[in-house]
Amino acid sequence: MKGPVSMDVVVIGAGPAGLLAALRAGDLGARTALVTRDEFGGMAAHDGPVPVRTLAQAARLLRDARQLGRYGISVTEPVLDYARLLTRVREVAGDVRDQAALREQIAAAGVTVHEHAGAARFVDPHTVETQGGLRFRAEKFILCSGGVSRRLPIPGFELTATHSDAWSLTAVPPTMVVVGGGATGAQVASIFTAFGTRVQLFEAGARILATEDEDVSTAVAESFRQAGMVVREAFGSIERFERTPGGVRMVFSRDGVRDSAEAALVVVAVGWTANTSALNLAAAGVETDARGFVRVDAHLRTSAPHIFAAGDVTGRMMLVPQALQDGFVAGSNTANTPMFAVTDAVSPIGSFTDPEYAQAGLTEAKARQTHDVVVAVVRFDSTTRTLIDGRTNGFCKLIVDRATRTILGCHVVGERAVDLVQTAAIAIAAGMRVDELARVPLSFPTYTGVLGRAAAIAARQLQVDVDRARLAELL
Ligand SMILES: Cc1cc2nc3c(=O)[nH]c(=O)nc-3n(C[C@H](O)[C@H](O)[C@H](O)COP(=O)(O)OP(=O)(O)OC[C@H]3O[C@@H](n4cnc5c(N)ncnc54)[C@H](O)[C@@H]3O)c2cc1C
Ligand SMILES: NC(=O)c1ccc[n+]([C@@H]2O[C@H](COP(=O)([O-])OP(=O)(O)OC[C@H]3O[C@@H](n4cnc5c(N)ncnc54)[C@H](O)[C@@H]3O)[C@@H](O)[C@H]2O)c1
Repeated sequence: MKGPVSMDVVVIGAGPAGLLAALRAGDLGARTALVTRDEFGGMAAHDGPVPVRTLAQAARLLRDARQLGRYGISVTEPVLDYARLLTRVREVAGDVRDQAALREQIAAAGVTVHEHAGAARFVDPHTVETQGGLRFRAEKFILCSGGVSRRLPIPGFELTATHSDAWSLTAVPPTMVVVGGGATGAQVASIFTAFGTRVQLFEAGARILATEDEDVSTAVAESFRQAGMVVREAFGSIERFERTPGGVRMVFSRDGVRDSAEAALVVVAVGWTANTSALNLAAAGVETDARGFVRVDAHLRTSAPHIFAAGDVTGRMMLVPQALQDGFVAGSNTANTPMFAVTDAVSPIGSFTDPEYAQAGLTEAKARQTHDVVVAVVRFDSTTRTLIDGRTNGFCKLIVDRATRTILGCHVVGERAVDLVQTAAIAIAAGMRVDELARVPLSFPTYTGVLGRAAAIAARQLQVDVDRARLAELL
């Protein structure tokens, strides 16, 4: 091990949070080192959204190819070559990495980047060393080590897989049990159903996608079932996993009744927990909360005043835009300037399942707890663009405060849901009234136009005279 390199700021982890944190600290003039176990980009680039969404794109292409006959185009039945798809996944991850403008900016800010450094761990509150033999002494640190898939203390758990194992499969498994109906589980289940796997999705709670609007959970579960997936909500609790000749059996029980499900592969996606096991946080005096995430205040300062944390490791909203924002805030706050606080800005969330789903703002149930609301719903089987594209499964729901006419929430299931919701998020962030949104002449025929139509319906319910509202409703 070499003697310690002296820095002002050391950032641990080069995912979105770490990249922004290092960039910001470097921009503010701190001698900054960015140290990461693996590659630049972190889980987001190599194991999360980028590769998973590439698989989702393949699933979408398969679906689109199967629809060609409806439009008079003859082709033979599409056949998936999974190995070639994985080559494409690696190609995309490489392209994203090569195009990453942040790498140049970080270099220009004078940050030294140590990739493949091995896991970093604290030796004392101001010193870290990495498995690769690097040693740093610094005034300040920013922890950006992300998260890991939560494990279940259940016999036979070692027989199960996580979404990451998709990258080492050589072929699409014939059958799959997915445990956990959150964002990750739903995405894995949806993608492999499209690839031809017979999938059973097991959710312990009353409904899949529990943080979405209830109508969204219902619609997505129904579409999954129509696609041939078995969706079991409130299925009970798992007793054990055991090996079978063809794969793995999951034994579970509900109300004292034992049952089991078998598959070639069992994928567990029951949540995300902080990746701190290698860091030796005790040596630095950094505390974690009851869920194991690094405890931070509004300035992203940990219990050790010279150490900050950003991104998934803090267990707040675990998404790329939030990780980037956290990184900016933590990087800024390492400088001795007035401290930035993290804010709860409106955060559009969505996923590339089939059908897609997305949300911005409050769910209907949450909005009703504190507001008198008007709700407008436009079904995708009643709008022009969705009819043209043959994408009639889904809806757009807009929730509006009756007194102020401001938009409280937007929930969408169906084609381009994730993109559609971005416009709603902008309207919510801008504090727009629903009649103002209804007056914007959105292009025709478009998916975002469906939002305009929902706004028009809500405006009419509020008895606001909006000419354009009437026009939009005609389409
Ligand atoms: C399957 C899946 C799909 C997702 N899809 C989306 C999506 O569509 N949109 C979205 O916004 N978000 C999505 N997310 C969430 C998103 O990926 C995370 O919120 C984001 O990556 C968090 O960024 P981060 O910088 O905090 O951590 P990460 O991206 O996890 O990066 C952490 C880095 O720290 C390194 N590290 C860990 N420990 C150490 C150590 N001891 N020493 C040195 N380095 C260390 C790791 O190797 C890694 O490089 C998805 C997540 C998953 C699992
Ligand atoms: N936007 C996206 O496309 C996307 C995709 C994947 C992940 N993510 C992010 O990553 C984070 C983690 O996602 P996730 O899906 O891993 O976790 P999650 O916490 O969102 O969902 C876990 C699900 O597993 C269920 N569960 C818990 N214990 C169970 C058990 N013993 N048996 C069966 N079900 C059980 C929970 O009720 C929940 O529905 C999310 O908060 C999200 O922000 C985002």
